[in-house]
Formats: sequence, C-alpha cells, structure tokens
Amino acid sequence: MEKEIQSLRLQLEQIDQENKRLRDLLKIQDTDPHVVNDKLEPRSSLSNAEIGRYSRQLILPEIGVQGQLKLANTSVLVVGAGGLGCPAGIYLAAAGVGRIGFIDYDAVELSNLHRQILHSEGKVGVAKSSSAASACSQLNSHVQCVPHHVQLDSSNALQIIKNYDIVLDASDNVATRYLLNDACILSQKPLVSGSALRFEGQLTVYGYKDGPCYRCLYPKPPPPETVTNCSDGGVLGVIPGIIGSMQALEAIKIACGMESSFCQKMLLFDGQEGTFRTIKLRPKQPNCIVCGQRPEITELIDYQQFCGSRPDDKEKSLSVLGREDRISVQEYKEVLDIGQKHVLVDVRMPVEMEICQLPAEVYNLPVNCIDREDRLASLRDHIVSKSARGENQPFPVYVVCRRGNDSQIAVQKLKNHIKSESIKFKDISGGLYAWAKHIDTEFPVY
Ligand SMILES: Nc1ncnc2c1ncn2[C@@H]1O[C@H](COP(=O)(O)OP(=O)(O)OP(=O)(O)O)[C@@H](O)[C@H]1O
Ligand SMILES: [Zn+2]
Repeated sequence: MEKEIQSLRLQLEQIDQENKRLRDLLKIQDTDPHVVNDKLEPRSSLSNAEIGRYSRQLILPEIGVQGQLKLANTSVLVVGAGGLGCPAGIYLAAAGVGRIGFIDYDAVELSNLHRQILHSEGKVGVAKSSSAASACSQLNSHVQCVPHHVQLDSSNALQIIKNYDIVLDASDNVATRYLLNDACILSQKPLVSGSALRFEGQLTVYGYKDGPCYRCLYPKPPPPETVTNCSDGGVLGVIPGIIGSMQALEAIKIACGMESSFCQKMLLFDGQEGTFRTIKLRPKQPNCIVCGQRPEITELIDYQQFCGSRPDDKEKSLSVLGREDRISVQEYKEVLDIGQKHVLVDVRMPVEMEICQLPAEVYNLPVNCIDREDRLASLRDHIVSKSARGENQPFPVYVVCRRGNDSQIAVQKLKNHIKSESIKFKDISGGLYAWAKHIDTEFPVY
C-alpha cells in the first residue's frame, strides 16, 4: 500500500513538472520580447509584508527605507540567463528590485545545470529567460520578472534597454559585449559587466561616472580564434556564482545611490588561489569613439561584422581540409568493422581522454603538444610499429577530437611535420560529437 502511494506521488510530481513545462512554453509564445507592458509603479512607502521581508537589510544605515524604496523603483536588465545571470538575478529578486528583465535566446541544457542555478532538471529544453524569470518570481512575488526570449542585437537593444535603469552584462561573447557597451553609452545606463572562465572571474562597471567604457579599454575586438568560452575552456560553477553575485551587489549599490566600488576599477578573482585583486583602470578616453568628446558611433552598428563572430556561434566549425584529407564517422566505423589496420590519434587533452574514447586503440597527442619534437618522434615510432611493411598503400592515420576542429588543425600540422609518402593522415569529420550523433547515440557527450 505504502509503495503504491509513493509511486502515485511520484507520478503526480512528474505530471506537475510536465504541466509547468508546458505552461512555461506557452508563456514564452505569449511574450512579446520587445515590450514591457506596464510601467513600474512609483513606490513611496513599504507595506508591512515588505518591512518584514527586507528587515535585515532595512536596518543597515546605508540602505534604510529610502534605499529599499529606491530598489523597488529600479529596474535591472540581466543580459544572459546563464552562469552569471542566474546568481545575479536571484539576489536582485531577493533584495526587492522593482523589475528584473532576463534576456536570453537560448534554451536550458543539461550541461548548464552545474552553474546556471535558476534552472532545474524539469526545465531542460525550456527558454532560459522564462525559466529564470519564473524562478525569481517564485522567490519574490513583489518583483516584476520579465522574460525576453530574444537575441539582443542592434535592431532591438536600444528599445529594450530604455525600459531599464541598470544593465548587467552576463553574456558570454565579444559581439554582445560591444553591443551592450555602445547601447548603454547611447542610453546613458550603467553597465555592470562580469565574466568567468575556468577558475577565474572579472568584474567592472562600464560607462559610469568618469570611468571608462569597454571601448576605452578595448578599442579593437580580439581575433575570434583567440576567444575561449566555457564550453571549450570549462568553468567551475561556483566561479560565475561569485562574480554574478557581485554584479548583483554593484547593481544594488548603484540603485540605492551608494558608490559603486568598480567604476574605473576591475576586480580579478582567482578561485584556485583564493585571491581577489583590484586593479585601477585607465580613465574614460577623450578620443574614445563612443564615449569620447567627438563620438563617431552615434547609433548601433553591425557587431557581428565588427567582431567577426556571432553571439550564438558557440560551436564554430572549421573547414580547412579538403575531402581527400577527411573521413566521415560512418567511414571510420567501416574501418573498425572490417578491421583495417590503422593508427587512431586523439588530439584532446588527457583530462578529456578520461571522459570517453572511441572504441579502438587510441594514441593521445594533445593538439597543443603537436609541435614538440619529442612528441612527434614518439608518434612516428608508434606509427612505424603499427604499420605493415611492404604495403603499397600509404598507412592510414586517423585523427579525432571532440568536435572536428582541432583534428583538422592537427592533420595540417602532422602533414607538415611528418612528411612521408608512406603515411596518410586523415581527420575524422565532426569528431566525437558526430560519432555520438550518427553512430552511437549512447556515446557520452560533454
Ligand atoms: N546577444 C545575446 N542575446 C541574448 N542572450 C545572449 C546573448 N549573448 C549571450 N546570451 C546568453 O548568455 C548566456 C551566457 O551564459 P553562459 O556564459 O553561462 O553560457 P552558455 O552559453 O549557457 O553555456 P555553454 O558555453 O556551456 O554552452 C547564454 O545563455 C546565452 O544564450
Ligand atoms: Zn569609451
């Protein structure tokens, strides 16, 4: 009997979750991403419920009733409901900010849950903006939480930003950073900017008082191939947790009329060392093309073109090899099935090799070690030991990586370093992702 009740409870819970997921999906469709319907009602006093709820921060002399009212009269736009946006959003909601907007074009994925703490297992597949907004509404029903399920770009940024007083950059790409910088300068809104990667994080406030803007510090975007995101470089979840929380702190201070600690200063956090450092930044540059004395940028430009990358090209795919230097995953499966002699070189990092490997004998040579003479010599020896003597055909060496980009670079380099008529290097197109998609759907994806 008890078991039956437990199983019914479980079923009910699952139905509840599915119900909620469908309701959230409907909500997304109903949301006009550009319009915030009702104006924030100006508030001049706190209700008893609010006095009780905020009591512990109300008694801080720096906040008090006036500070709490300022918070209630402030709207904050969080751009990106991901690793930074989630912790930032939940603290803003808890603190009683009047309106929080969440912009995100993406949907929740399983690999987000270790750090994007407003999303839960039942929300996988749901729009991040609506998942974050609904989590914050559940925490604090006094706060208006607005989901914008849209990609912020030059066509909509000014229109969306104008409804908010403070903007948080919780995005993860250079094009959006420049877009937000220019849009915030043009709209005269402070931009609280954060970033996190691996064990490190950064925080600063751009375009506020005499502080510099993003362009004052970085007039030119970095070459796209030098930029690493969390999906490639990795990140420990608590790092964006710390930086996102500090973004909320700065936004709250600005909203309450306190000084921001990071105007013309940048916080550098090293989670491995456990250190926080603050460096002084150059002041606002008189010749800056957006915030300077004679600005050239007076309206938003094409940021994808300017940066050479798009906000949503997280999985860039290279195509630097010809067809004759490549093999599809289906062809490689055939190689395994017929037992063709070959060498498989996996060019991922050792830490990735521990996660999963193709079902074959694998030789590991990380792509960043491929120029080392000693590593090349070992590979050469390995290939020689495996190749049959007296073969007419060149001996096949297949190169694989996670997504099929590094493997192409590796083949180019190997062809240069090991110039041999008797060896044919080929890249396995699409790498382990393609293997998991087309050959073995049970293969782990990370
Ligand atoms: N221009 C933009 N408009 C709307 N949302 C954006 C824009 N640029 C980035 N984002 C969102 O900002 C969030 C940044 O989150 P985060 O850095 O944690 O990365 P992620 O893309 O979710 O994760 P991963 O890199 O692991 O796939 C993402 O959800 C992304 O969709
Ligand atoms: Zn500037």
